[in-house]
Amino acid sequence: MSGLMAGKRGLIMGLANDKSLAWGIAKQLSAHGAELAFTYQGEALAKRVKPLAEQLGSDFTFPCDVSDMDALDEAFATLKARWETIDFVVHAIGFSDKNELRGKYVDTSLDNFLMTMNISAYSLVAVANRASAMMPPLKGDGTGGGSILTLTYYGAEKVIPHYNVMGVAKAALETSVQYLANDLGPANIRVNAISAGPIKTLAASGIGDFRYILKWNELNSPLRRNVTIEDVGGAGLYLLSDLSSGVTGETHHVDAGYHVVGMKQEDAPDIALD
Ligand SMILES: NC(=O)c1ccc[n+]([C@@H]2O[C@H](COP(=O)([O-])OP(=O)(O)OC[C@H]3O[C@@H](n4cnc5c(N)ncnc54)[C@H](O)[C@@H]3O)[C@@H](O)[C@H]2O)c1
Repeated sequence: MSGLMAGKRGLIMGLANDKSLAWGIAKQLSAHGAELAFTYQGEALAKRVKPLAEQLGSDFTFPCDVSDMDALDEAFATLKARWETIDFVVHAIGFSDKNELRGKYVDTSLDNFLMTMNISAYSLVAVANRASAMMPPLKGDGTGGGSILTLTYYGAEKVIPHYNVMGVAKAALETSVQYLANDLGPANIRVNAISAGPIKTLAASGIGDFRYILKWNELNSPLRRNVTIEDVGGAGLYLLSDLSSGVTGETHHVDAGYHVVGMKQEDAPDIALD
């Protein structure tokens, strides 16, 4: 493997298990020489996250619930106590009440709308605010700055059955990427999103008829397959490394090309909900 990320340190937020998109990205970063810290949402996840971090040579794990601003401050204080600076952050976090990830968007409750927007969209702003303060200042020779990456989904752009309020939150997240990129650009801090195709993870299992979405994408995407966390990891490595030094404010699709297709493929069979 290359030393593309050698000498770079960063924080991975949103690792739940070895199916997580964050795991696909973390593996690639580590293989290319990055040093990683990990947050986990609560103590229940610590027992899954710590052994995974160890596999990548990291003993630097600590809790962070992004809906709690004090917890976020504490997490970044923990990070800063050990590392003076960081070069990148991965924000792979989203949440909504699964009772509202089925049925109709028109039935969304105010409480769940606000919670979903808070955890799935605002948290990127809160993370970018604290992470950017820890990134090295831009120097005359062009060094300094950093890279921030979040994860989004096509349901922000087009209606996907059952994605509902999560689609609205992802639209806010993608627009936040643009505003954050503009605010932080003068400090050479880049902010980008990967719009990943559907992948079976813990979070995805909350979405109604997710198996149908998976099957539809497999049959109708240009590559005629679903993407893997390794596909997402490769794109994450690019966006977090200097290979993408001129790229910011971008939502980059890693979806086997699904977003360019306008209708069912001729060779795709009719499929039924099961
Ligand atoms: N799986 C897919 O099909 C898919 C597709 C496109 C985008 N995404 C996005 O990828 C990101 C990662 O999800 P995933 O699919 O890997 O599932 P996952 O369940 O492995 O990860 C979701 C993570 O969000 C964390 N989280 C939720 N609420 C939190 C809170 N209040 N504080 C801190 N952390 C919190 C969970 O602990 C978990 O680690 C999400 O933003 C998701 O919307 C997923």
